[in-house]
Amino acid sequence: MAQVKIGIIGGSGLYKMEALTDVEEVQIKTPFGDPSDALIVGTLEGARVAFLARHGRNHHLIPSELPFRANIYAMKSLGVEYLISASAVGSLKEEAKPLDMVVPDQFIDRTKNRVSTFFGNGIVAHIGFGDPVCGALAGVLGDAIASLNLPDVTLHRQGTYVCMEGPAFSTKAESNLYRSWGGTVIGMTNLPEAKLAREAEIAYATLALVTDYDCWHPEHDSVTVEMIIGNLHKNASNAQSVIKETVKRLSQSPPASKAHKALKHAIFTPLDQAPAATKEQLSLILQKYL
Ligand SMILES: CSC[C@H]1O[C@H](OP(=O)(O)O)[C@H](O)[C@@H]1O
Ligand SMILES: Nc1ncnc2[nH]cnc12
Repeated sequence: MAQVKIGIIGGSGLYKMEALTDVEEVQIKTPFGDPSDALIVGTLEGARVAFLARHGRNHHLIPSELPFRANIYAMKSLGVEYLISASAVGSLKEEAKPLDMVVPDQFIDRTKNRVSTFFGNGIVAHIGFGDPVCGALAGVLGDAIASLNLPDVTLHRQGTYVCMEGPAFSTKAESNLYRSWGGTVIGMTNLPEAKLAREAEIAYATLALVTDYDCWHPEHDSVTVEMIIGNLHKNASNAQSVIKETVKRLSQSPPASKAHKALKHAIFTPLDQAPAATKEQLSLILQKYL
């Protein structure tokens, strides 16, 4: 199969990219198990892209069950260099209102049960994660959103995404704590993905689509799935337009990304002395360094 440079992971409400043509469904086996679903490879704005429904096309996986390593590995195996994540989030700030779009530049990790690294089993690497999203890709995404002038949507080009374990939503005390930490939005999925994408040297950025005010807001009811679903439909249609425009811009001028060299100074273990089985398991990710 021809290399696919752009990947899209669709979250809650975004289970399919409507505008894809010449579609192929690809079942990918990885050393880390099966991805959430088949990857859908198709053409969008003249570029081959790979789409994956994060929770499966029928939304059957809770955040703690997501096969994050298999998902990122599967994208890497197709040749993906830029990964756009679309995600539903709750807002932790008055100014980020439902239907708004946030392009986070920071994360806070509140997950407990996630495997967020490809390393271990004899190979140690510590990637830099001070800037957890690719600024170049986030810039293209932000410019694409701005260019569309979507009605009722304010773009926030920066923000901190708090990643909680779930699946229950936060308590008010937690929500207020995250606000006091400077959190902008809250979700349950993006931090492990961002870490693994960085380890796999894939540029990653998040299109965070606000569905609710979580539970802290005195004038809005606490978040419920019913409340989220109404906004998810509007957000999903906006997300389709944003992703299309982002892919167009990315394929016309793919930006340089520091993420593409993230492992250059990160691997501690001399690879010539590392266990063969682990080298084999990570060969796709380590190939430049072996
Ligand atoms: C359906 S509300 C909670 C659910 O939605 C978000 O998922 P995703 O990031 O895949 O859009 C959030 O993280 C929770 O998993
Ligand atoms: N309030 C919220 N908390 C966590 N994840 C969410 N996804 C959408 N809304 C959310």
